[in-house]
Amino acid sequence: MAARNISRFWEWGRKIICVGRNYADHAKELKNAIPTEPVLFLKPPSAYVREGSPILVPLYSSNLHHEVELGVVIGKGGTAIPQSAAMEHVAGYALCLDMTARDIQDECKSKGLPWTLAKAFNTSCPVSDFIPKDRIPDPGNVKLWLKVNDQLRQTGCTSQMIFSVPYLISYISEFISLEEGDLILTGTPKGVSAVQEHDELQAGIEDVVAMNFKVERH
Ligand SMILES: CC(=O)CC(=O)C(=O)O
Ligand SMILES: [Mg+2]
Repeated sequence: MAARNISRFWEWGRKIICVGRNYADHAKELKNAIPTEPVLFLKPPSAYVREGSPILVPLYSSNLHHEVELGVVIGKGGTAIPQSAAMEHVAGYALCLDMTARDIQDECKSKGLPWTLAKAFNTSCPVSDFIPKDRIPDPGNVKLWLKVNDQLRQTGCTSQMIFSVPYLISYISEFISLEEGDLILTGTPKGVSAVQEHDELQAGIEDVVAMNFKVERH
């Protein structure tokens, strides 16, 4: 059997672990409390979508939001990884969108229900090409941006994150063992907003990667 290539991690069927409210400015814009511990949720591998295929608005949502995020690709699995060793488990990075059906999320929040249908639907995780680890020497200083139809909506730097990449790897792996090919979405900065059918999303990491996606309805 041919060896699997980590640079196509989205084909491996591994888990996507998402961190929410990791930027104080975004927590504030949605009137959420600033967390004292990471807020975690999951997306299935069927959430992945790559450039060339559209982001699909779920039939049940009329308020689909973009969230641009740094993704961390795990290269070596582990459980209860100490912070001091966390970066040894990173193979590289990807630029990611955590597409969110905000109306459904609000409804789930008000009923105390899980966010699954708001966060984990097909095409809810657009990803860029794999970014090898050496292209991002410091994951704590990565500048992210996102435009909708050429209008800048989100900018942020991972230096604003409440919980750093090594802290998140250590924290998550205490409860959920990490495996090679897993992806961690590290949360979004402020500026999230609604997208409509036919919109064009452009997003990037300054000097490293850029990607484009079209929004369509089912
Ligand atoms: C409120 C959220 O949707 C949390 C989230 O995903 C984030 O990135 O923050
Ligand atoms: Mg998010």
